[in-house]
Amino acid sequence: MSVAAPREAQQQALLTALDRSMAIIEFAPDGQVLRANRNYLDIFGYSEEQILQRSHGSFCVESHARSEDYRIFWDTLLSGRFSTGLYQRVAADGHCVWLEASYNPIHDSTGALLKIVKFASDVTARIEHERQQREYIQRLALSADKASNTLIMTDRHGAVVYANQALTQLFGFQPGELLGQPMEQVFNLPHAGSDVFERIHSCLLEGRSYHSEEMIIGKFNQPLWCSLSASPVLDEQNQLNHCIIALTDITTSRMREMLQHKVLEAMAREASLTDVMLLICREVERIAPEVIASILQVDEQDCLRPLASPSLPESYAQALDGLPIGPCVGSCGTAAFRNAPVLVRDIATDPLWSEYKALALPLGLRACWSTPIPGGDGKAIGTFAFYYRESRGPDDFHKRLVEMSTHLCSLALERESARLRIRQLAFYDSLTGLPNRSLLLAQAEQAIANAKRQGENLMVLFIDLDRFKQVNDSLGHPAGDELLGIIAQRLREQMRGGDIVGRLSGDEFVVLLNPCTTEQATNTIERLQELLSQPCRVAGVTLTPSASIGISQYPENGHDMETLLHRADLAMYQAKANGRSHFSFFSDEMNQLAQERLALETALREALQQRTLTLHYQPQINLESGRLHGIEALARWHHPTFGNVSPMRFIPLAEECGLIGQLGQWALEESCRQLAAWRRAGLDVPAISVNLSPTNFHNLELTRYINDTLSEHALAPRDLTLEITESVLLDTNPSTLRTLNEVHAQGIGLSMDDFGTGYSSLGYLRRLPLDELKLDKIFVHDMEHDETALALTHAVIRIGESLKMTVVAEGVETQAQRELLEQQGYKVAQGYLFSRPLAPEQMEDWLRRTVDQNT
Ligand SMILES: Nc1nc2c(ncn2[C@@H]2O[C@H](COP(=O)(O)O[C@H]3[C@@H](O)[C@H](n4cnc5c(=O)[nH]c(N)nc54)O[C@@H]3COP(=O)(O)O)[C@@H](O)[C@H]2O)c(=O)[nH]1
Repeated sequence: MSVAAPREAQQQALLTALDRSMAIIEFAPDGQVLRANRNYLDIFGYSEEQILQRSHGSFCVESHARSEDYRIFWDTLLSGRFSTGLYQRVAADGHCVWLEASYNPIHDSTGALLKIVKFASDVTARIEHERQQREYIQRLALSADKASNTLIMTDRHGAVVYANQALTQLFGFQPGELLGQPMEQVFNLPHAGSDVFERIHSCLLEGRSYHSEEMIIGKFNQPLWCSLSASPVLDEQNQLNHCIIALTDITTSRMREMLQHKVLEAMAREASLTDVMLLICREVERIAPEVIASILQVDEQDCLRPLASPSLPESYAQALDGLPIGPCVGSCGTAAFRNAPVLVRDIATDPLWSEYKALALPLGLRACWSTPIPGGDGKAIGTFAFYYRESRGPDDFHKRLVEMSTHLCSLALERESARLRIRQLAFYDSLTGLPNRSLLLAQAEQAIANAKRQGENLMVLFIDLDRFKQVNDSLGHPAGDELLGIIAQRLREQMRGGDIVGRLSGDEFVVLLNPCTTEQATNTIERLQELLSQPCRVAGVTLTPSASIGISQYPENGHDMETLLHRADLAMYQAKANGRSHFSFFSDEMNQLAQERLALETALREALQQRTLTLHYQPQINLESGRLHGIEALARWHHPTFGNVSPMRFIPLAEECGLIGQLGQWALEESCRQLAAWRRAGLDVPAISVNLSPTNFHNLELTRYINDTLSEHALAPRDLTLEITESVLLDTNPSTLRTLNEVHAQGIGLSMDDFGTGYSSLGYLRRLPLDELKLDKIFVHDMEHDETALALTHAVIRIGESLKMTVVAEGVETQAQRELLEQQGYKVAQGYLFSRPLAPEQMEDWLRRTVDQNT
């Protein structure tokens, strides 16, 4: 069409174009159809003739055509006003047709209404589609509203068409409030970047789902961590139609992830309490930047002790340190006191803060919400506080954060106190509270390292209480414990700054004098011994304790604590050997002796295991008849390296290293076996004497063991005599007397060896079930030249006679001694005069010779 075309031609062309693209129908003012174009006829399924007979109302839904609305609608048109909109009409076959249409009244030049021309587009398909979508959404809503998951649906442009109840509740919206809103206006995703919605949209347009975890700020600015999953709903043409977004609240798990994992991990790698608490505060402030976190501990005196508040100045924590909790001590002191959370919205005016607001306000702190941290017994062991810069209280998010944080704080504080308890148990002696061996060694090693750097001397004192065992045995173990407590306290009192004191075990204490010269050590030790030997009341009895002290010196005697301790121990033995309340410095000779002793101990152990000890036998002679009274078995040890080791040496050694029980049993077994063998060989041996140590009588099984041994060798109890020494009287073990009585009751002889040398009181002779006394050889040795010795030997035989005991004179070496003894009335004697102790075969020869002589 040329620009210059006449106006009528242009109009005609426009009408033709409209005619082609739109459905057009014309109505007379009374509604009668005047004309309809092809499009209209096609939409409604009428022929031209059919449609010309119809009126406007016949295209309408019948009820509508008869309605007031319809009348008004038509009257509006008749009044010349134009109408446009979405209209529902009925086609020839009765199906519903939706038209987007405009009704245009046409007037003539006089203004009279000529006709009404309607231009329409068939939107039935679209309306139907929209209806279906609505139905779909309604169906979805029916189930989605019941779902606990939060769901929201948008149209293809991102406007909300549906949000379920869970979603509106979670984010604080009213039902329906979100409909039609663009997503980006509904939700604020502060950490996601400004283009997040574009990214979601373009993903959906490509038909893909979008997943992420986002912090979403709800209607009331409350932050929530959500797992966001947006899925596209496509139409038949695979075009984006809707989008369904599922949001899952993962705030708790995310907090756990951010906070709990990190904190537990720190605890697992043994981070200090302060570091753990700092970590909690820092993480909490990272998660909720609007808060300032602070953790205080409540100590055993119910005072506040700052643990962590990384965003507050050090001076703030210092000002709170040591503040007693109470009913009006800010938020934290009050929360700990009440054992309940305390919220102060306005620090400036709240009476709880009246005394402390001057600390907080200059720092811009306006509000403070403090929650008690519960201990295992429910009591507050600390407080966890949020400070705010504005007057406010916690939101739901903060509450969750605090719940998790206080739990973690509890865990950390409990772990710390468990750690301290374990440390106490592991490193401190529970009876005295002194460091135990482990801690003592560790502290001492540190002191040695320092002394090395400084070029200083140290002294290690090994302190052993004298006769402590007797306190335990006579007054009972609680009394012994009490005495140890007193000694520990006295040692503590005596210590200077760098000194270390600890308890090794039993009645053994160690003091490390740090630093210390030999002269200082001597003074200190003398003072210490004086202090330790002060009388004290224990279990209602006044005791005068004393201690033997061995000393070793750093660096002369060793460069590590184990060596120094060992050497101080050796020196202590030396001190003990010198008598009660002595001290002794370690020397190289001592070390030499100790080495030898250790080697000997090992060899003795082996000898007992391999049964390489032997017994020699010495006859006891009846002086009247010259016949054999009995035989004493004496242990002998020949070692390939050490040669012949005297029983005077290896018997005490066996005592010290706990081998005496084994040795005693072996001697019993072997002597019974030998006696039986001699008897089987026709040799008349009336009885055998075996030496036992007091310790052997601690064994409650001893009587049974002896009986079994005797039975095994077909011997009678009277065939055996057990020789004990007077030291048995010093043995306070309750089993000793009991076993002695049992043995005696069996008919086994008991002989008191070395009589006259030891215990001063003879009263015990009545108490002990003795059959025999053995006059010690020292008296026999001296009786020829020493009147006193002679008087004593005389006295001993009288005692024996009066108590109806056999008295055996030991160590008779000369005929003169024998005669003197006989004159005094001694009936039995033993000594080199008759025979030295002999090996079994030699003893056998001796026995045979003697029998021959006597027959
Ligand atoms: N618990 C055990 N103690 C035992 C055992 N075997 C021995 N011993 C005790 O060891 C001490 C030393 O014994 P030993 O060196 O054997 O000395 C004995 C005799 O050899 C010695 N003796 C004997 N006659 C004379 C003598 O005329 N002159 C002299 N100078 N010495 C002599 O005397 C010791 C006798 O011992 P005892 O009668 O027991 O006193 C010693 O105390 C033994 O008891 C054992 O197996 N277990």
